Amino acid sequence: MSHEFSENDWRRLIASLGEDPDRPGLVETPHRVAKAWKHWTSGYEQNPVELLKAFEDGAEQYNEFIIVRGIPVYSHCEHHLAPFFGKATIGYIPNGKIVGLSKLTRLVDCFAKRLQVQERMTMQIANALMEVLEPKAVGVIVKCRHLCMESRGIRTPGEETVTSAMLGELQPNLAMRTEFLSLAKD
Ligand SMILES: Nc1nc2c(ncn2[C@@H]2O[C@H](COP(=O)(O)OP(=O)(O)OP(=O)(O)O)[C@@H](O)[C@H]2O)c(=O)[nH]1
Ligand SMILES: [Zn+2]
Repeated sequence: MSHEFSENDWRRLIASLGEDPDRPGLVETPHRVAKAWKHWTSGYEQNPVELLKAFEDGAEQYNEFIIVRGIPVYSHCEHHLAPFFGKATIGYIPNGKIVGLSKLTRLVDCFAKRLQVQERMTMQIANALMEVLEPKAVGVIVKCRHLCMESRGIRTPGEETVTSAMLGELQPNLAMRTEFLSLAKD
């Protein structure tokens, strides 16, 4: 199924705003916007399980947190199609299987490039890691600014929404949670 908006759909949208879609500045806009939305929703075409490509850890068996901080998040909220953006931190304690570090960033992007709510995106990232790596623990923290809240509606510029998912041993183990939160701190 194609979920690509055609150029004509965007042309109609521009006209419905009272604009002239044929004026020079707007003539190429439907084409550009169709291309941009294809990019912003490209996550639907990615399979998180395939992109993670786990491999066996060597004989040394790393047994502590692997944490990547500052992973960029660019998504759109499913309520208003408005951007929300910020950073994610991912940490996991492996159980024999690890992934290339760049794959964590790719995983975030795969779920961010869909219509989302921040809570679901956070859980999807954590669940995918649990499923593929079967690690001892997974922690995900996402901090985002939502333009639907900042530029309209409640209008709260600069407000940050923080969500987290703690799976595996992170759930019952308070000491492990404290360690993760301290390593995750910017
Ligand atoms: N839980 C959650 N809510 C979100 C997210 N992004 C946007 N929202 C909220 O989605 C809600 C939609 O509320 P509605 O009352 O249906 O729509 P609305 O009249 O445009 O709401 P206002 O934004 O309050 O003007 C708003 O409260 C938004 O702040 C998100 O990622 N997670
Ligand atoms: Zn919104």
